[in-house]
Amino acid sequence: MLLSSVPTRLIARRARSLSPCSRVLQTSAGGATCQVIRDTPAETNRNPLVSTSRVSRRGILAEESSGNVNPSVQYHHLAPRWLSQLQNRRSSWAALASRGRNNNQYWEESGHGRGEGKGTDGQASRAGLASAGVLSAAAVAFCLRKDSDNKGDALLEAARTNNGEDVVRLVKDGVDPNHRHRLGWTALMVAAMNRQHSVVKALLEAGADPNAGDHFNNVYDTSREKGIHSLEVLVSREDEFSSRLSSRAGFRGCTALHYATLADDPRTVQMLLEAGANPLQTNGLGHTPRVYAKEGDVSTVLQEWEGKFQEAQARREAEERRRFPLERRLKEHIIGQEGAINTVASAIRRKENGWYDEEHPLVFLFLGSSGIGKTELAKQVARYMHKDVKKGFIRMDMSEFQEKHEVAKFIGSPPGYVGHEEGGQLTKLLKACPNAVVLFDEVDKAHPDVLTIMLQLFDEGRLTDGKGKTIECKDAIFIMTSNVASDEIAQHGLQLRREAEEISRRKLVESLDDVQKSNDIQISRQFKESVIRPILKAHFRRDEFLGRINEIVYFLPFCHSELLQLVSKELNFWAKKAKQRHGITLQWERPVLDLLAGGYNVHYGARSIKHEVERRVVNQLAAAYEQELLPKGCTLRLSVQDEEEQEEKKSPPGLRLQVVGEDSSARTLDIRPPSALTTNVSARAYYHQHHHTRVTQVDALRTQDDVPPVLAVPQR
Ligand SMILES: Nc1ncnc2c1ncn2[C@@H]1O[C@H](COP(=O)(O)OP(=O)(O)OP(=O)(O)O)[C@@H](O)[C@H]1O
Repeated sequence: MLLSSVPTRLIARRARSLSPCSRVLQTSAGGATCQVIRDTPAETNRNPLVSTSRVSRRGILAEESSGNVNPSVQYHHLAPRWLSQLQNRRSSWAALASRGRNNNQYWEESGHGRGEGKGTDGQASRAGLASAGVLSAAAVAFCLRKDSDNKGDALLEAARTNNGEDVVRLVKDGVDPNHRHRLGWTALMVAAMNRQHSVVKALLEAGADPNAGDHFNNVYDTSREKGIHSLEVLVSREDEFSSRLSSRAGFRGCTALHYATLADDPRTVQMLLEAGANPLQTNGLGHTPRVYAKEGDVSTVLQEWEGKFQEAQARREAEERRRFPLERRLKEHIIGQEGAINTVASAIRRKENGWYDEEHPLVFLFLGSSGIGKTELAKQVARYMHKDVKKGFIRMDMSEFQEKHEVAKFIGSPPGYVGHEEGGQLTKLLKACPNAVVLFDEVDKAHPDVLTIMLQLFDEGRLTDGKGKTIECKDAIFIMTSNVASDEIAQHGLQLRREAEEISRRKLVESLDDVQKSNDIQISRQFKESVIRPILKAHFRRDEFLGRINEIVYFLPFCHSELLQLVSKELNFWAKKAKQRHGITLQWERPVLDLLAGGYNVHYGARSIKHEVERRVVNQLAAAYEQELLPKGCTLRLSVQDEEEQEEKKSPPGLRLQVVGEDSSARTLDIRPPSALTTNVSARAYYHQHHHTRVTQVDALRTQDDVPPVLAVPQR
């Protein structure tokens, strides 16, 4: 790298700052000892806008440059890992320097370039200066790591130096306007921070993304993440981004708009907003740009645009809801349960469109047997409302609040009681997200005192915690689940299905459409009032509690076509795993779905299907894999045994597992159940030719000692 291409200002700064060089320079050039500048260690300023970084940098650097100080004392405020990194870096610099000294190539080239003589006298007299020059040049070359051919970096440099023409030229040459510095920022952020208006304009016109977030966090984190010494990071951030920012504050996720606000530059702020910058976008700390605005123009402009943006966002969301209704979204994840999905979606639609009572939160009670999709529906509602934000879904297992004293665990203990400082489980989570979707699982198990608190919550839309603080949560959605009356609901559901099937059969001759509709069975009002309500009343013993529930949602047992979908979903899950983990392709035929659907148990719902697939398919796969019968990359086909096979085995219809070879030939794998492995002729695997014409015993007879441990049947 040519030294002449490096600005003198930078050379001077690097030579001054980079530790080994600065020490050599100081000692050889005059023997003067650097004065150690002691920084106040308790530098606690977290304000992103300046000022501590230079001081701390000076502190670190000056301490480094003090030659006669024990290194462990020198870097007393650096973590041991940084210390060792810095020492490694020192060794590299030393090696580089000695190479330079031995070959003197660097000096010769640069010296020659400047027309300096190489006479013996001159060499001798300049020995100290020469080594200093070599060292500073080597250090600059090593640390800057500038690649002049790198057009992306040239764009960043042009943005920093307000060279609009270069920016336009580089972008025309094909440089990505969103190119990032190796430490994470973009040219638009540099220009916004440094108030380079013409560059901001040029970059925005070239398509730079005003909503891109910075990957740089702070000097210390970035240095750790990238494995670069903190001094290098600090120098790069100050020289190539801005020296006005703190080295310790967090900048991850900051957009150009955050930086323009920090620079208090209304013109750039306006340009960015007009180009589509989102004033509501938060950085890694959850702050919008306005949080960093001083009172004045910038703050006013941001506030005004926030309002506009919120309106536009609401319009977009409404349009999105029209195009892709909630029912359809929920049906993508929930099989069947049309009635439940429609009830929940309608209530949420009322809320989203302003047709609701804003004084009270929305409260649902989900009823039905186990494993039928109650929790899954609650999760999907939370996902829809809060777009995968974790704190938007709160799940409370109410069986943990069965005792009177457990009320304290729920909302926190009053002052003077144990655990007062910890706060309550619900209140802590609600405080973090007052409009969350809150699931109270197995609500029937909760103590009556806990129900009283829930009643206050549903009725007033607010909750007072043990410390006396009130949390407003009128915008939250509360979903309670219970298995109370689940047998009655299941029996009624099955009865309705039988009736619907009967009607369908009669109508089949008339119209096929009616058969489809008959799946959409409805629980009658009379059943709800005369059967379910008395059971609920007997259980919860409070009319006002039941009265505060907006919708009681009924989950019904699955019909055959829904069971087939559940089996397919489960097989697809395992097929994906087989592919990812073992490179095995799993295929199946339609009769397999019917066979596995037979494992449905109305009391365990979808869980019984999961278990059936694990028992009949996954266990076989695991056993075959353990016995090394599944070559990597093979294709496995699942089918149902034919009558001949059933007769041969004297067993009800089972599954046949075939390995399909590369030549499309299929061989049947007959894997004995783990229990059969305990006989002395155990662990046999037979390969049948495709049509059972030939049987080859591939697994030698094993003795008892060879028997692998019995495979555990996975249970959920
Ligand atoms: N209708 C459904 N569609 C898709 N998957 C389902 C459905 N019902 C249940 N499942 C799956 O079965 C498992 C159990 O379901 P879920 O937790 O929703 O049951 P639940 O009705 O809340 O039962 P419990 O009362 O025992 O908590 C989940 O993995 C879920 O994905």
